[in-house]
Amino acid sequence: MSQMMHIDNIPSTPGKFKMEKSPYHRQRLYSSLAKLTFWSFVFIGLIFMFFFRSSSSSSSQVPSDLSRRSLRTSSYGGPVWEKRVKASAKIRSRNGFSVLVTGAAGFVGTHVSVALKRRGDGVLGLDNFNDYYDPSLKRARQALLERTGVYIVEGDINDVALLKKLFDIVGFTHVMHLAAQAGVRYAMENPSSYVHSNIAGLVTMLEVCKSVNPQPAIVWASSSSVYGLNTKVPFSERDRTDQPASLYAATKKAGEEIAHTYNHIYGLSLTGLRFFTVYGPWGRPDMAYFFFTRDILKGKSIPIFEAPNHGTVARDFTYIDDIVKGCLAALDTAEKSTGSGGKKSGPAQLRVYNLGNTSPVPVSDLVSILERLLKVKAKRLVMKLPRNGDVQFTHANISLAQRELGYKPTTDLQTGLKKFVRWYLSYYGNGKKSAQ
Ligand SMILES: O=C(O)[C@H]1O[C@H](OP(=O)(O)OP(=O)(O)OC[C@H]2O[C@@H](n3ccc(=O)[nH]c3=O)[C@H](O)[C@@H]2O)[C@H](O)[C@@H](O)[C@@H]1O
Repeated sequence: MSQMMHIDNIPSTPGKFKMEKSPYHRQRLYSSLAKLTFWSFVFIGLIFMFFFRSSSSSSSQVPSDLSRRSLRTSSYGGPVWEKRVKASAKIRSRNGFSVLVTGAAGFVGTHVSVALKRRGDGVLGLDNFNDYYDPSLKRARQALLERTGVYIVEGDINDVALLKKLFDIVGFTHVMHLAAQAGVRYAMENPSSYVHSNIAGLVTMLEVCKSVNPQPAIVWASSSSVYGLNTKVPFSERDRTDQPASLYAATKKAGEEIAHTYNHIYGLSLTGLRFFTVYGPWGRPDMAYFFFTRDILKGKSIPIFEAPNHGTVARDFTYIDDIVKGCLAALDTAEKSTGSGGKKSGPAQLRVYNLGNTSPVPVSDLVSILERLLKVKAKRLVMKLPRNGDVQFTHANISLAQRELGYKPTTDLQTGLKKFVRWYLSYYGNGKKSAQ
């Protein structure tokens, strides 16, 4: 072999290599051919296995590297299941919508689903019930939705076959896409979960939406975090959003660019909503107001971040009911998508709105309000804002949403937290059962 590889034996023109025909060489040739055939089979076999595995996993399974955030594979189908899907998505009011709400067992998803259902729209939920935070809270929200007549299909937004099946059964007029990997700080612990849900999942959803007929209009959750290191306040939709401070923010910003592409090529009507630190009853236990409440009640110390030189860290906390009104207004004003069969027939609507409260509150004030409402003094542990994605402040300019959606937040932090605390105490009991 080494002889054959000698520089003199390399043909000048490929394919014109003349072999010697001695018996010795013939024998070597046969054994080489046998080896080549054997290894070719092994190689082809490996390729086949790879494709088989990746094609079966792309439709219904999820990557195994999503540590700490276990996902179930979905099981669906059958006439009983289809009947439930249809019943849930059935429109009950004149000119009502049929809306697929992804992330329906999530905080915003639950509230939006209830509001849509109550006004007579058909609503079908989709959620993968991952364990990023206590799944029993998601199950409790699911039970609440069931009582309202909303069925949640258990599955992942990356499951193309499931999404197609849902669109086969129901001609959704709208998709409220809220399924995402949320949380700013967790992005350093589990970056791939953000790529999986906020990038791959969004693309999968848009791929399916662009190919169904008629295409739905899509409203989806972006984030105030896209403003990143922007220092111009209040944040306006026209401000730069190219300096994200966390991978989470980067995936949401990427989502906005992806939305532009699908709008441009396929005529999908797309509206991104930049939510500003949404809080309220049935909220997310990974958010500060929620775990501060839990830890104040437990007598545990709470870390309060401050910026360099004792600078204030503040958020434009926005109450859930105001956000729900913004979401419904976005759906109501969404124009139809213009494409069919994967081609657009004209320009389609592409929008981005800030949904904030317009009044940033320092985190230390948030804690003072909680202390008053809980009647417990917090053990404050003031510490430097860690460099793990948090920005120092957020502040929304909402004039665009006000003008075009009629969006007008009406709940201040004090009032909203009062409602949250009332819910928290009734849900977890006063310290007896507590959030994880
Ligand atoms: O508005 C948004 O776009 C984002 O709002 C929240 O992100 P964040 O504002 O960071 O909300 P929290 O994690 O609840 O933090 C609220 C405030 O408390 C501060 N904080 C947080 C944690 C902590 O231990 N101590 C502390 O002082 C944070 O720096 C921040 O100023 C959500 O978690 C994101 O999913 C959402 O996209």
